[in-house]
Amino acid sequence: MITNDIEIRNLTELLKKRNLNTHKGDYGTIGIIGGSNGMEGSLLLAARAAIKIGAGKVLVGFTQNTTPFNIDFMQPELMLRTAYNLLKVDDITRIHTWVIGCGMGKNHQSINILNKAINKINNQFIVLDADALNIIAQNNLNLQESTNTLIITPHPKEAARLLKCTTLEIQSNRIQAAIELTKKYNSWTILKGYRTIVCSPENKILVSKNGNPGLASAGTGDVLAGMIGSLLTQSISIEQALPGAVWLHGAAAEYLANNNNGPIGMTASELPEAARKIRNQLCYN
Ligand SMILES: NC(=O)C1=CN([C@@H]2O[C@H](COP(=O)(O)OP(=O)(O)OC[C@H]3O[C@@H](n4cnc5c(N)ncnc54)[C@H](O)[C@@H]3O)[C@@H](O)[C@H]2O)[C@@H](O)CC1
Ligand SMILES: Nc1ncnc2c1ncn2[C@@H]1O[C@H](COP(=O)(O)OP(=O)(O)O)[C@@H](O)[C@H]1O
Repeated sequence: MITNDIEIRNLTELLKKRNLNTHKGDYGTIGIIGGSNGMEGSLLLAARAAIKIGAGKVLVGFTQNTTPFNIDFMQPELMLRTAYNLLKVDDITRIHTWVIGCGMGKNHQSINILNKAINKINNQFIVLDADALNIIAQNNLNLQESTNTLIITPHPKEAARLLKCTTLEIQSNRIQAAIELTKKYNSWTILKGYRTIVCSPENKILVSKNGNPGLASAGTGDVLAGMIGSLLTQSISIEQALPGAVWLHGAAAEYLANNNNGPIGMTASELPEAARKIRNQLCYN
């Protein structure tokens, strides 16, 4: 099996300057679903990352009956709805890319929302993360028939749930695990953890060489999910958007550590601004 490292010099689509005559519609609309009761933060982390990495518009859908708050005062650009609202016709047709699962919960309502999303969204990108993956594993949901381009982003324990094996078995052959997940779910796979793997449907394998243990803290995966969706919705090709998000995420962690904000005590909330700095430096310096 040939594997290659993720290297920024190969990700030229991320490094382009913006046209001067442009508008927010050129940078896509993303819908992010999750944030059940008590895990609202998870959804906000993904959504804030998506806007800071350059998405045109970000709609946020809580898996709750009503929105727990109507505005994110730290990021008032975000448009907060319930997941049910986002999946109604008015919103669903204007969203190009979806991220589903961050803090979504696994109760009856969350399962119902995931089923609705999978069945109603057509011919779009859907990033499935965290509890969306746990629901899929628990309920043996079959994604083979989906008209969407699916991207699954398990950490090793979620991968083990999906493949019905142990975390140790996943970790003992990560590349094989990524290939099996890709086949089982007819998806792209990002198998997270030290040396994250990106596996394409043709089993082309890319391995991350950056990042640091500062990323081993709550919510950093939510930030990655938001970044992946954000690059996809900006019309960066999937071949570049997935390794691009993984690279930027790792580079942001390195930037924070180099500036004495980690690795110890680094927080997920700090990553999007660091990633934004890095992308702009690469594009404009
Ligand atoms: N602020 C929030 O509201 C947060 C909510 N979160 C949500 O909480 C829910 C539960 O997710 P969790 O991931 O915490 O719980 P899980 O039980 O799915 O996974 C956590 C466990 O997975 C194993 N694991 C993870 N990465 C590993 C690695 N690289 N190598 C070996 N073992 C590894 C470890 O045993 C770890 O304790 C998800 O919906 C998630 O989105 C989390 O994202 C954290 C932040
Ligand atoms: N030691 C490490 N080195 C590099 N990356 C790491 C390390 N530990 C964690 N990460 C990265 O941090 C993120 C953690 O995601 P995840 O486990 O889903 O966290 P959460 O569910 O809390 O958001 C992943 O992108 C993973 O690859």
